[in-house]
Amino acid sequence: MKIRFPERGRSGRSVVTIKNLEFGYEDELLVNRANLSIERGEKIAIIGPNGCGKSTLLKLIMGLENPSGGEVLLGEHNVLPNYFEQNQAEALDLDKTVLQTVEEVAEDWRIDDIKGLLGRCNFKADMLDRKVSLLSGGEKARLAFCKFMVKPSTLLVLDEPTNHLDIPSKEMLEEAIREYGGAVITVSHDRFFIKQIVNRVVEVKDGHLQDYVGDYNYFLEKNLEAREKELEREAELDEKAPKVKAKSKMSKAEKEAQKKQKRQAFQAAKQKSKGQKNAKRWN
Ligand SMILES: Nc1ncnc2c1ncn2[C@@H]1O[C@H](COP(=O)(O)OP(=O)(O)OP(=O)(O)O)[C@@H](O)[C@H]1O
Repeated sequence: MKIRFPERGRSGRSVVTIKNLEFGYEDELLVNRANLSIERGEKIAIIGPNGCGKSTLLKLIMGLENPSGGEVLLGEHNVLPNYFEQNQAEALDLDKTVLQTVEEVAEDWRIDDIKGLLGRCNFKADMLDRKVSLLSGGEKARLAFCKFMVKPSTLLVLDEPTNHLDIPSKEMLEEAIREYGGAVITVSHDRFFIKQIVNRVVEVKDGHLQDYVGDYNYFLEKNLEAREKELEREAELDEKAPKVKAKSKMSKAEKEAQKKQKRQAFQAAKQKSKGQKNAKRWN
């Protein structure tokens, strides 16, 4: 059974327009005269360091925070957002059962398909009539995710959707997003997830929105700092990964030499990219 996000027709081409947007909590300016236009079919990752304002930007798009300057406009024709908040599970009605929770949002779903979706998310038949109040934290998170999956929309706004999901559910989400014809805006720390689904990356940096019209690899190609961090992350993961003796026949010296080679290759790429940048500057 293939799970798809139900689409309610097609939105117009223009989905979200952000114009000279300004917003901050207390003294801290999180968004500083930011501009961005999002069109139907675009799948965008919003990335940036912790606390830079990614979730806040989603709230501004959803009209849950009011800008102190500028504006966020949803397109005029048939833009129907479906928003997955980080604390979605906390908003579930504790008195409903598992099945009722999903059923009440799913407009065009047959009951067997709803049960199929719940089954894919690990809710066995004997859990369908269980009250939400009796579910564990993880179960509530998965149920909130199912509720989100069935709601009709033409725009998905996702805040860390893969948190608490197991691998099969993540794969189901990735596939459903790939098949979705509307626009998708997601905040996620899950690099693998982002790599699978996005065709545009927007980096929140010092309150501005830096736009990369390409997938995550394109973003890494263009952004030296991000590429450097990615290499560091990969190196850290390599270090943490359990060492399999039979495979690791390299001596310590050989490993050091390999690391040095990687560093040199990276420095060479950095120089090349600087050269290209400067060449552009002189043109
Ligand atoms: N309701 C609020 N009142 C005051 N400050 C807030 C509020 N919500 C968020 N903040 C602060 O605003 C900043 C940006 O928060 P936000 O959640 O948008 O960041 P983020 O980029 O999504 O972070 P993370 O990657 O850690 O989830 C943080 O410093 C946060 O503490």
